[in-house]
Amino acid sequence: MSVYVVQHPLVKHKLGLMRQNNISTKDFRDLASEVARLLTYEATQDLETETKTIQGWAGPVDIECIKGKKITLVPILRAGLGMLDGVLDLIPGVKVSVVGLYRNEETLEPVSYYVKLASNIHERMALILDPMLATGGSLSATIDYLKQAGCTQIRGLFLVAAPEGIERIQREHPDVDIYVAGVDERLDENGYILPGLGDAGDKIFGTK
Ligand SMILES: O=P(O)(O)OC[C@H]1O[C@H](OP(=O)(O)OP(=O)(O)O)[C@H](O)[C@@H]1O
Ligand SMILES: O=c1cc[nH]c(=O)[nH]1
Ligand SMILES: [Mg+2]
Repeated sequence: MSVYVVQHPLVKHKLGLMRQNNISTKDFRDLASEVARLLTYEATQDLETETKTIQGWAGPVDIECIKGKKITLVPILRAGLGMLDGVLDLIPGVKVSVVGLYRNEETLEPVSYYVKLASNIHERMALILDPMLATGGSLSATIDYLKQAGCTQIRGLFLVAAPEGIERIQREHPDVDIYVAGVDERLDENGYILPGLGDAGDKIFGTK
């Protein structure tokens, strides 16, 4: 498993802005989308291309096109929806699968309430979207669903991850790669990432 901590100054700057206490719902949403877009750029840089010849303004020209790689995005509901638009900006034609999970606040175990995966998932690369990788329980459960359905190529895109969650995924799913804007210090006693972003779902949806 590889963990790519994106080092681009724009990513660092935008993630820093997201940490501001009392940030507005609009600003948090906008920044989540923008960072998701930049993570997508990193997470897709090894997609294969093929050469095609088209008619250009001065005659035939060879161009490089993405080589028919099938992708499905997998936002983990709810908070993962806050990254979806940003990712779709760059790869608009892809199928979207959704996995609905929430964390039980006492046990921190994920509770599943909805799963709808794209067809032919065994042919697709899955890009899981979630702003937060905390204990890793939600991500691990999502990867289990994808693998049970036959998916073999899985990557995860996160705004912030805790070392505890990364270690869990390295242990349970060593074949899955992680792209993250920042790896923070640790989890607090309630399973929240420190310094983190707080409750990302509440900030994206404007709930409390
Ligand atoms: O790594 P974990 O310990 O599993 O925690 C991370 C999960 O917690 C948050 O979702 P939450 O349960 O708050 O649901 P929501 O998106 O509906 O707010 C977050 O968006 C992740 O899905
Ligand atoms: O820090 C955290 C941990 C889980 N879920 C969140 O939204 N934030
Ligand atoms: Mg939440």
